Amino acid sequence: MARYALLSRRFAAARPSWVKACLPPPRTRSFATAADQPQEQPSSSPDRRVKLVEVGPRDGLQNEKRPISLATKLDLIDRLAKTGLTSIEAGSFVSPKWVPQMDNSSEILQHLLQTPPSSPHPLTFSFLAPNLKGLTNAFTILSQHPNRFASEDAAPTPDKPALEIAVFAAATESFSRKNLNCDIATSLARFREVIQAAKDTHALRVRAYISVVLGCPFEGYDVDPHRVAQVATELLEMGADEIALGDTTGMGTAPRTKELLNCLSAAGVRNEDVAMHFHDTYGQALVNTAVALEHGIRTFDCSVGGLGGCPYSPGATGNVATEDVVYFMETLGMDTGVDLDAVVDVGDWITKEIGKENASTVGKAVLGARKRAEAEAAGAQA
Ligand SMILES: CC(C)(COP(=O)([O-])OP(=O)([O-])OC[C@H]1O[C@@H](n2cnc3c(N)ncnc32)[C@H](O)[C@@H]1OP(=O)([O-])[O-])[C@@H](O)C(=O)NCCC(=O)NCCSC(=O)C[C@@](C)(O)CC(=O)[O-]
Repeated sequence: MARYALLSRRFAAARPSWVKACLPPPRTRSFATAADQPQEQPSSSPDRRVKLVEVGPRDGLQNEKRPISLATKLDLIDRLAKTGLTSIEAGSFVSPKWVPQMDNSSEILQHLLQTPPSSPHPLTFSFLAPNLKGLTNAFTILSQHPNRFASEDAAPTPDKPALEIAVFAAATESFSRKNLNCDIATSLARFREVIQAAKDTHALRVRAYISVVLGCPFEGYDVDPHRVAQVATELLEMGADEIALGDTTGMGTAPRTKELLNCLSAAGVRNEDVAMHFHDTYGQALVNTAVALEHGIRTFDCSVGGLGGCPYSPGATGNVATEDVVYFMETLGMDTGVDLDAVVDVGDWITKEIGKENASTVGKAVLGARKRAEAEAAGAQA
């Protein structure tokens, strides 16, 4: 927390020269260079390592109108945990009147603590909590299983997952009111309480989303990157461990992604504390991912089968598909640790299970190639 103490005050003082301050950050080694010279860098090289946060079970499903059974949600998490994904957003402690699909998040958390999915890797599960009421609901389950999860200062193990709480702010007042029924200042005051309680009571890591950073369904394209940086620095000062920048509407473009990230760097926000959360509504998610990667960001959210869409962002479609991000990263020589074939299978299964079109281009291509190979093999045998 001390790392970001008073950053927002210094940042506010520097505001008049803000535009001039948006200089590109010092370049670290680019992903393109790393891909060109694979023999020089082992696959575990920190520069090539990318963390994917799978948000399918929460962001992917929250907007589905038909009820999805608890069994299907748990099955989805279980299958995802076997693909090499290590960080999974599993539910949301919000008001069931607002988001009914997330109503069984307590049962999900309970199940994950009692029977963690078998995985070769230690897992982290994340749950949204917009206020103390949501956090208290999560704590009720945690206090029943005090030794079943790893806190912030202990490494998770395969049978003791780490837990993370996520708060979610907005970069525009209109979106904040639609999503949280309050203005940004009020939401930040609530998040301060949530972050403090999450850390003080159970030493939990906290992720903080900022929605509509590259376009708002109510205020349009021109979201002020300076405002995003201000909200980000406030959340970091409160003790948030990571800022997830949400392109909720998918309106982000490559130049504006670059501008936004330059603004955050100039405000003193470190790349290692930033995650990108792209939606693919306008087909720009992978382009924007490349821009963020080039900037030095190494954490990206994605959703299997391209599931998703925010209930309070009319017209926004799914998150960028996990399959597409894994494939894209592999073509760049980056290391996600995720088995593409396995995640394609999960995307195929969950989209059929809930009766949605598979929105992953890569998923569909891999499934098509498999079918053709099977038909050729059958033809050769006949
Ligand atoms: C924040 C509130 C609760 C305020 O909602 P409110 O109506 O202003 O709150 P309230 O304090 O007046 O309470 C109203 C009722 O809700 C209950 N309540 C109050 N809080 C909770 C809670 N935590 N859990 C369960 N129940 C709760 C409370 O007890 C009361 O119940 P009643 O007395 O009427 O029976 C509401 O606006 C809400 O739940 N909003 C959630 C919206 C949401 O989940 N949006 C989607 C997630 S964000 C997202 O998807 C974007 C992201 C993160 O993916 C990134 C991106 O793409 O941008």
